[in-house]
Amino acid sequence: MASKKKVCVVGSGNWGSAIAKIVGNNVLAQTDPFDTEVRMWVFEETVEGRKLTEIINNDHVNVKYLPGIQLPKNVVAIPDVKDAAENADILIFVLPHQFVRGVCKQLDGKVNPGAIAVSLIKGFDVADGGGILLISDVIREMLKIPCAALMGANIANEVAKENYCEATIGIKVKEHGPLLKDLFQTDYFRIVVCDDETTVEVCGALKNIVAVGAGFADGLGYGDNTKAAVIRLGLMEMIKFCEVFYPESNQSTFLESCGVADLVTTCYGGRNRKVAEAFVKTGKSIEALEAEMLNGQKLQGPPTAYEVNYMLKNKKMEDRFPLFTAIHNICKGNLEVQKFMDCLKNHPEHM
Ligand SMILES: NC(=O)C1=CN([C@@H]2O[C@H](COP(=O)(O)OP(=O)(O)OC[C@H]3O[C@@H](n4cnc5c(N)ncnc54)[C@H](O)[C@@H]3O)[C@@H](O)[C@H]2O)C=CC1
Ligand SMILES: O=C(CO)COP(=O)(O)O
Repeated sequence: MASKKKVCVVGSGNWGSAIAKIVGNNVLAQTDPFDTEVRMWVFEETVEGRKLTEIINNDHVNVKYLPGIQLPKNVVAIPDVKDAAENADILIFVLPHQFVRGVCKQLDGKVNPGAIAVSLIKGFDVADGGGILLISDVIREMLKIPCAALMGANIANEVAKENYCEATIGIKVKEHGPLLKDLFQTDYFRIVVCDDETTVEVCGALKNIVAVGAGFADGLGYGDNTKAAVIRLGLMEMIKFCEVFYPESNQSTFLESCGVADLVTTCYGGRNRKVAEAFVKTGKSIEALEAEMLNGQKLQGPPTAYEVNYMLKNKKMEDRFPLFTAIHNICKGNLEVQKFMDCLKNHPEHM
């Protein structure tokens, strides 16, 4: 008999904990082919005098990043990422994208060579030579294992409460699709598998930039029509970005949960929107508000806007993506937020 598939969740923030709940319950319900223990790497910290790993393993709640949600008892918190990932067959990467390289470095040479990875991480990595890499590329290149992407309209707190939603798995190695679908799908978390992995991942990264723009519009006091315009213009730039930089991209992927649906939910209910609105209303920096409002959770929109701008600037293409460019410049304090409306009014889509 083939040995059971061991699963490791690399990350334990807001989404990491919500997905550990799903995966923990799913492996218990499918002991063929999955091992019943799910190891979850926890970046150790002390919360009210106790180690977070100890709290999770004794009380089965991640009190800091997903309070009020019971985790299955078979989800075991482990503070050393090498121990957590040892012998795993499926590695679920779910941590803020700025930490991926550091974590993969620790895992270099330590993962099972037959393992597969799936990235739930939204963002890019800046590459030498003025370009950007997908996060799945970083994982593939550093760990030398295949890597799929799971993205979708998935505000973690809502998923953790088991409110119905959808997600998209983009995967190049087709035969791994059914296994990953079995691992993630539940009756309230419905999965579509497609082979356009790149577009799935690019959508997940770019929509966080647009959500920052939606927050600016909210902070400036405009209503839902203006926000709909930000969403539409943002979507047009997302599509153009794929056409220019990922020409193999399939436009129908934008209609999956990873595309329009994630864009909409994040522009209404996400952390990027919330902090961007407060940025306008308080005049404080994004960094200060992130620390003040998110209790250790991390924003992905502003760093992703930087990463995209790094490439656009190098390729002298900033003016072809004026929304992405303005959002980056506002986050960095190089453009007054009031000028955001000029960007919308003069968008090349209307010329
Ligand atoms: N929260 C959400 O609703 C959703 C998040 N995502 C994506 O999932 C990814 C992970 O997000 P979350 O789980 O929400 O994380 P989070 O925003 O809750 O981030 C906090 C996590 O980062 C860890 N951390 C802090 N410093 C670190 C360091 N130096 N090295 C490594 N880890 C460190 C913390 O221990 C904690 O686990 C992101 O790319 C996000 O865009 C995707 C869908 C939904
Ligand atoms: O990616 C998300 C929902 O799918 C969460 O977005 P925020 O990071 O803006 O909360």
